[in-house]
Amino acid sequence: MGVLDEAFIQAPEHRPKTHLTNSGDYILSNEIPTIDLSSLQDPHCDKTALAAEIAEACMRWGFFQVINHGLSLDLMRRVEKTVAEFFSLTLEEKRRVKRDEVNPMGYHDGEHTKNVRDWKEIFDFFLQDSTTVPATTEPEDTELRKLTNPWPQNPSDFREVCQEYAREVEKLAFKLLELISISLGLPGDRLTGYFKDQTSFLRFNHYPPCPNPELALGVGRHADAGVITVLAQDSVGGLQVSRRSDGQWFSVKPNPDAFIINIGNCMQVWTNDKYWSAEHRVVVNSSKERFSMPFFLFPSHDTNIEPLKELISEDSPPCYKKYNWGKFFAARNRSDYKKLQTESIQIDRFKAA
Ligand SMILES: O=C(O)CCC(=O)C(=O)O
Ligand SMILES: [Fe+2]
Repeated sequence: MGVLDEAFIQAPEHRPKTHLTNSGDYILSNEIPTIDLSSLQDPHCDKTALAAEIAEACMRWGFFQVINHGLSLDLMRRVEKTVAEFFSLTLEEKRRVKRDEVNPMGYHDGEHTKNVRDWKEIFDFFLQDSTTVPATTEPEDTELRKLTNPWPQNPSDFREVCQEYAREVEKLAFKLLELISISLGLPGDRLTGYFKDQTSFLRFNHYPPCPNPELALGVGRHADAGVITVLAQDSVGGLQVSRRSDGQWFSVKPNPDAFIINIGNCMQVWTNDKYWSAEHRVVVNSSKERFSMPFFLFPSHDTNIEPLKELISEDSPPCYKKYNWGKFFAARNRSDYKKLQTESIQIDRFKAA
């Protein structure tokens, strides 16, 4: 990724106005709420106060950071180390575990968001090895496929450390799911049944320094498709979130010991637009590489996503039509893989008339 190829160049209206400078300065925002989860360590804690904070953050931003989340910081540093080692391998070696049109997991350096190439390379793996997904995007085709993760030989501890980390992030994701359910006035376990055969996956993002950070993005603007995302990042910064009230971009202050939680499209649909799945993007810079690790909590392939019955009424009719998660997932994977004719695949297409 030396010289900036045309494929990376964003349309003028999508170029970052406040990209990082060489000295690493950027506009910080403390507006995205930080929620302290330390009270969860007491098994008898009253979750309603935390749930109220979460409700406020999910309505206003669709984004918040959590601290004192219970994950070992030692484990986080170990996974960061092995991931950095993996990305420092030669391209030839990384491509031995490359993603293809059948299996979307593994290494990939050609991802597109809204048909513009992202300035990054990634490694993805499913939480469940193997994971069942539809074989094709055809709505009538019921054939399924079981996918397994391609693991690199090097670094030698990569698989073990990544899987240990994945199990811990998954636990945190389900604690947050419970708090979100409570925050909606629902039983804590209301949503867990949708994850029996979950299609969740973990992603490692590596954003190398970019010669023209004013023209490209590490990840173009998008909303995450799943239920929630649990993201760890290093101290470099670059994540920006679009504010629900006016669409303005805000930079998230990086904290390598915190997780950033954001609402995905499924949760926005389940809550009938009460909770917001915010667009976000990643700006790059010319001097520092950056790493981040999102965990995408995704339901089972056979889940039909529609507004939850408890949250609709005569005054609040459903804003979305039902759609099948597995088919949506398959279609999204194709659009990430290469340029398509259509701009992007978003939940807007399921908006009720
Ligand atoms: O790197 C980041 O901070 C965010 C990445 C992201 O939005 C994604 O991978 O969906
Ligand atoms: Fe994202």
